Amino acid sequence: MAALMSAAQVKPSWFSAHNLLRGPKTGRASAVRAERSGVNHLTVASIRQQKPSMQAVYRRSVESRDSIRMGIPSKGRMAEDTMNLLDDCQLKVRKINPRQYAAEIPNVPGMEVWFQRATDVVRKLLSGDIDIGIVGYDMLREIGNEDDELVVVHDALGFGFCHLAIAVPSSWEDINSLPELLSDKRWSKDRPLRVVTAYMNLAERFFGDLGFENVELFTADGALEAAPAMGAADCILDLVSSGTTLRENNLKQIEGGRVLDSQGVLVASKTALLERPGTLEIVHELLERLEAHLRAEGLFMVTANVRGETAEEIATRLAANGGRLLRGLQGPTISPIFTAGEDNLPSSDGTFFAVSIGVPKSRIYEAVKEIRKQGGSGVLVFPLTYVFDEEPPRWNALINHLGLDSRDYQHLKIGGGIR
Ligand SMILES: Nc1ncnc2c1ncn2[C@@H]1O[C@H](COP(=O)(O)OP(=O)(O)OP(=O)(O)O)[C@@H](O)[C@H]1O
Ligand SMILES: O=P(O)(O)OC[C@H]1O[C@H](OP(=O)(O)OP(=O)(O)O)[C@H](O)[C@@H]1O
Ligand SMILES: [Mg+2]
Repeated sequence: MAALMSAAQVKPSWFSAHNLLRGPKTGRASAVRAERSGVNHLTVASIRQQKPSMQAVYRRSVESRDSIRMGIPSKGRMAEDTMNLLDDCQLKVRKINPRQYAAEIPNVPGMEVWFQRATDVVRKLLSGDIDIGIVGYDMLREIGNEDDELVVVHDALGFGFCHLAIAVPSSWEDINSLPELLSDKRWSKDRPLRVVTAYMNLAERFFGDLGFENVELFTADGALEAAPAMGAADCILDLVSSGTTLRENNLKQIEGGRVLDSQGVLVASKTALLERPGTLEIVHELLERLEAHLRAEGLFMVTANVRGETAEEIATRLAANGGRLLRGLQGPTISPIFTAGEDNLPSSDGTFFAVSIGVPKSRIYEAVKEIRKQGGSGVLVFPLTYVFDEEPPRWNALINHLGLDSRDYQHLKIGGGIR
């Protein structure tokens, strides 16, 4: 306790301390217990160290409202990308008033959209105030803290890429890996490694899993990168994307110090999925649109006229020379080209065929060159809006996770619900 008190006292007010040596679980539990019993003798540090996920979350009964609610980030870097993604899926959010927190998606009747801070999206999923949410995976893991009420429906929405990593001063030339950091002789019970982070739950798990005890965690709300230079911490655990902020603050990442990879995810409340009529159906539609859009986003549609003897002969030739690249989704679509004959009626002389293939955007020029080599001409390249395939694998995974079978979903209609 003495270590905790002194650490908290010497730090600026935006720090709070959490020493793993004390046994974090005991500390937190006693703080929560004390709060419930109305005992008010806790130190500032121990009150601050309570994490939202540990605070009593009042879960509302699912019967208390009819509408389905989705929470999306109201501000910060996830907000615009979320709106753009929904837009791209023809799920434009209509805000009646820019200052209002509630909105709707006209294409999804029966669902309200609520603008929330990223942390609150997770908290409100846990409390039952919203049913579906879009948030960074980092936030989901930190605030959700592995609560099985939170079900990840789509784990790769393709924006908000970043990772949570340990960063140490660049001047520490001998420390370039996690083992080197942890085995440094400087750290002891009396002088633990001081790590500042906004991700206390994830930090606790990370160091706990490593069995590393000579560590003291501090939390702060922003500008963590300044803490080592100020002497307030030895290293930081924070989000990294381009790495610019670290570089500009003379910090570096170390091998093995990458704690979590993150991007935007679609999450739903398990209770809502199973009990709130219509939720599963809406999630299915969102998932289908997202999957179809995200698949299409990586592809161009290519059509070309290719000379050949038969459709089969062209297919064999393309497969032999273009391999996977010219195979398309399931295989190329090849059809005869009909031109106007002498009698002005369409006829095929069997020499030209139209080939249509979905090609990864990154390899488009390679594909065009190969098609040309195979006698292709008139190569047209189109953007793709959606690729709807069979039931998305993520849907099947969700149904399995919920312990349902596909028939349960077939019978689900808004207003029906799963019983
Ligand atoms: N540098 C970054 N690059 C890419 N994605 C990031 C980056 N920083 C954060 N994110 C992602 O965006 C989410 C929201 O972060 P953002 O900084 O926009 O808001 P916030 O930190 O929650 O709010 P604020 O900092 O304004 O209080 C994070 O949870 C993470 O998933
Ligand atoms: O690797 P980079 O591309 O430089 O990005 C990393 C920075 O981005 C985030 O901060 P943010 O800009 O969200 O500011 P905040 O600390 O106020 O949230 C994060 O906390 C880092 O400081
Ligand atoms: Mg931020």
